[in-house]
Amino acid sequence: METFQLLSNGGVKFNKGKYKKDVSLFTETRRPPSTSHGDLPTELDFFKYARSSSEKRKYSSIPTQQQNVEWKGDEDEDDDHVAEQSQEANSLIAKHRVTVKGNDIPNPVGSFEVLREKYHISNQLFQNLSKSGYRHPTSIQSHAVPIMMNSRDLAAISPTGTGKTLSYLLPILARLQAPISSMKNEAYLGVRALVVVPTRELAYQIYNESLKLTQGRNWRTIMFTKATANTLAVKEVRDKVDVIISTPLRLVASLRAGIIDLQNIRHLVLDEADRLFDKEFFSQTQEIITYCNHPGVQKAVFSATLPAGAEKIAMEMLQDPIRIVVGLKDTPLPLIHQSLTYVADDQSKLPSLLGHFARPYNPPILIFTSTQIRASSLAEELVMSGIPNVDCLHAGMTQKERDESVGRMRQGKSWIMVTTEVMARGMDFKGVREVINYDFPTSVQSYVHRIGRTGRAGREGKATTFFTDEDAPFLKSIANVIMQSGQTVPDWIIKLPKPSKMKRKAMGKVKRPETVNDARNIGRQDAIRKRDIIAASKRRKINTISQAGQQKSHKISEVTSADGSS
Ligand SMILES: Nc1ncnc2c1ncn2[C@@H]1O[C@H](COP(=O)(O)OP(=O)(O)OP(=O)(O)O)[C@@H](O)[C@H]1O
Repeated sequence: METFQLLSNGGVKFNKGKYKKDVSLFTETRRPPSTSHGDLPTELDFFKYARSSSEKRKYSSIPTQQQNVEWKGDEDEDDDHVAEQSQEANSLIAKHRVTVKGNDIPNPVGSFEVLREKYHISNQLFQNLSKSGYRHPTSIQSHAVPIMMNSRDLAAISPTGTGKTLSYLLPILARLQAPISSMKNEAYLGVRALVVVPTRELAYQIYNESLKLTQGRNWRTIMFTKATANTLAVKEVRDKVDVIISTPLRLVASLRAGIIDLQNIRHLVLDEADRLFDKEFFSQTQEIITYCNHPGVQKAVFSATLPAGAEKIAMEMLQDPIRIVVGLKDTPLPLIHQSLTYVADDQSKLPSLLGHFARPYNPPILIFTSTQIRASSLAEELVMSGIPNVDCLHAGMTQKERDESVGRMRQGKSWIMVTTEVMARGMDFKGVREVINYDFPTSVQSYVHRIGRTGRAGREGKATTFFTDEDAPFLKSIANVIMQSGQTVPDWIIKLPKPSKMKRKAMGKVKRPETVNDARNIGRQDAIRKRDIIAASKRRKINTISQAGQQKSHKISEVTSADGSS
């Protein structure tokens, strides 16, 4: 039986009757005969342009709906080529659900070839795109790359797994033109581009992506770590670096220590921007922005989610920005089949999960828990239950352990990865088939990012969220997200009252047992109690013996003193 059905007992079911019209868009009869990807409405298929041009033509017969477009193109350009270009631009926008706002918005492009011609992208970079398997831009790339090539500040919101990384790496490298090592001009000395992300794992992933794009030339991209920070303390070394990818904490420490400067940064990207603007990182992010004080610095923020508060902060830091939203804001891709599973209480989760693994399942699977201890404890339980290839990753592990864990996942050695919020954002393990929220997510954004680890690069995925009685007050918020992405939830969930702002803030902060299997704790507690009882009884015995000894010697001394001897 399908895992989806198993886990959605009492949870979400896709009502095919009610959504007959939408379902018809996904059925074989509507699909062009030889297309393997024809199962999405065009405006929701953000990878459409990342496929071959022949397939592209086949798609054009599929009707589009829900166009939500604000288009302010380069209206004053008038040559034939541009007219054609604008037509293509308009059709690109119309085919995808894209909202673009701002002044003088550059036209989007439908192919990397057009990008190369229009913006003189180097042959090397172009070849590296193709070597990496990138033949056609995704929706966000079609729109964001021209905007960034035109030196404009940008706020880009596009669903998880739709290629945001390339949307900024490509224009950054194209605009830097050549590695600093091959430039004569002193004015260019010093790091010229900076990408800031919330986790080290993500920084490393982006670093690897940039290595793919910079192959064949002497570009120096640095992943900022303790070791590289020390090397960069030497000015001559620092002057030869083109791009830095870093987490905020490490960078701020070096900035404060005066061992790095960002005065020459021309391109600053905040990826997972809403996370960088939240409490934990906000002051460090602001400090970094302040240090990037080159008058011509271009700033861009990217994320799959940008709640109103974070968006306000972003818009204030950007100059005359353009804002793009691909799809619906804060909404997962319809490629991810979502379900909610009622599990009553925390103790019922483990049996439910083990029941899931007792039937055929599709690895790799990512399981999210709320704390590091619970992640370790769940991984331990799964191993002890005989589930093969279980792995664990959380921020409490050493960096070496974390790196090895990510490595095993990339090599396909891990089938089930138990983790925490640290893996929720940006991590791109292409083949993840399923995400299980063992512990309820802490916010709508956390939900969107967690489940976005599956259904990437145009693939389908499955996401299951366990909820207990204690999570019920927050269910409505997640149900809304599920409905927004075109799937259904049971009526009783829809009828739940909308949680207040205060309540939403408390989401996911439910007090949970420290470990996932209380039974084991009870065992442990009993053992500890038994050990304490035995120890106490031993102490009592020893005390009694020593007291008896003392009394005996007291009597003897009384006797001896009565005798007058010592
Ligand atoms: N033009 C393209 N053609 C084919 N594949 C692409 C293209 N652009 C990106 N990809 C692939 O899509 C996957 C997702 O890309 P990426 O990690 O940049 O997504 P994202 O939008 O940043 O996701 P998230 O919001 O989770 O960070 C990657 O495996 C990447 O290699």
